[in-house]
Amino acid sequence: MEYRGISGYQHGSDSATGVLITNLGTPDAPTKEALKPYLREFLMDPRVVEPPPSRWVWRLILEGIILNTRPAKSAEAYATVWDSEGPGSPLLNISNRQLGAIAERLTPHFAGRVEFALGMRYGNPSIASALQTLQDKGCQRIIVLPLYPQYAAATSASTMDAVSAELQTWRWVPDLRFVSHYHRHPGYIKALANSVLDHQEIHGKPQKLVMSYHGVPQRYHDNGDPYYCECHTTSRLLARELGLNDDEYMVTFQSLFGKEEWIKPYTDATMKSLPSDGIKNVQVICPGFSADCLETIEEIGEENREYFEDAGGEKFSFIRCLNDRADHADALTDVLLQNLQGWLDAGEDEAERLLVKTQAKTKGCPF
Ligand SMILES: C=CC1=C(C)c2cc3[nH]c(cc4nc(cc5[nH]c(cc1n2)c(C)c5CCC(=O)O)C(CCC(=O)O)=C4C)c(C)c3C=C
Ligand SMILES: [Fe+2]
Ligand SMILES: [Fe+2]
Repeated sequence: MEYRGISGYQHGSDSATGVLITNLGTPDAPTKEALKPYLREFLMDPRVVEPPPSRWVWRLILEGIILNTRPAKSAEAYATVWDSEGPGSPLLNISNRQLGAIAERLTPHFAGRVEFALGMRYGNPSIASALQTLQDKGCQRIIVLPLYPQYAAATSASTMDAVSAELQTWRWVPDLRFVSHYHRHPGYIKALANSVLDHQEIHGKPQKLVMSYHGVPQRYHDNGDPYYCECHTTSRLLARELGLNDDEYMVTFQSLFGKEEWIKPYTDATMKSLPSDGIKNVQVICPGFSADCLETIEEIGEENREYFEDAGGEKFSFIRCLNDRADHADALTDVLLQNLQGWLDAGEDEAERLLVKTQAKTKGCPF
């Protein structure tokens, strides 16, 4: 195998720092043709579906049943959220804006050169292509920030798998830093609280604030995944920031997939039962999603609203994700700065290296 080098690399060239922002990903279009390869890539990831009993049995179920039915259904849902601007996927459009806002804030902190790229774990732009862009720009130090506040093997670890799979093909592996979570970062908690207060300025206070997170199978939790606990930690910190009592908020889990038991309580079952418990005015926030996407706009904003209203609920509102809010970009920049210690002044190292290089040249070595 030929390992990938920096294109047109000149020995002794300056190096840069690369910031790679990632998220889950999205199909190229809201059509069943685009959904099929996207879902195949997603659902064949063993970090997402840890299959009992064998990978081959799962492949048969996936190819024989799921990929013949789900793409059309999912495409219909995606079509309801697709934007007319940019690539169309809300998740991708928002991620591009988040990248721009982070780049604007972070660049002034660097003495040397810093480059930015966005990569999606599934679909496009891929993590491999984003890493290659950074490599082509001469990045010999790369920090990866997946925009998943809470760690889950299905998301954070899967991203690390994709990063390391790409780096295995490189000749010169960069210095690498990986932020696996930021679920209790004060700036993140404060931005969530601000988003609730901004929303309540218009919609008033609810009887209950429902904090809905993407679920994972209960089995993953039983096997030691910290995701459930990190969701609860974020929730407790957010409730404390808002001054909420225990009975003024609750934590639920959404987006179930398949037939096995997932971590509970389920968001949809909760929405169906709250009105009969006398809770008829709720607001829903999704702190685990850094950007609005199918799972928030359609599943919470439409599907769960309907469950709640059909069960007798009177007032339901959905608090948008942090997206490209300025306080969110500030928080993410701070997460990066905390994890970039020692690299921020890399430009000065470069200057020193150049000096050494000049001296070394006289001895016939380009470094
Ligand atoms: C076993 C299946 C799944 C697990 C485990 C899972 C975990 C998980 N997912 C997110 C975030 C997102 N998921 C999104 C979509 C989505 N998720 C699954 C399945 C599992 N997710 C499917 C099949 C889909 C596709 C949509 C569909 O067909 O219903 C998205 C939205 C993407 C978009 O483009 O809008 C996000 C974001 C997290 C955080 C997580 C574990 C913690
Ligand atoms: Fe998911
Ligand atoms: Fe969903």
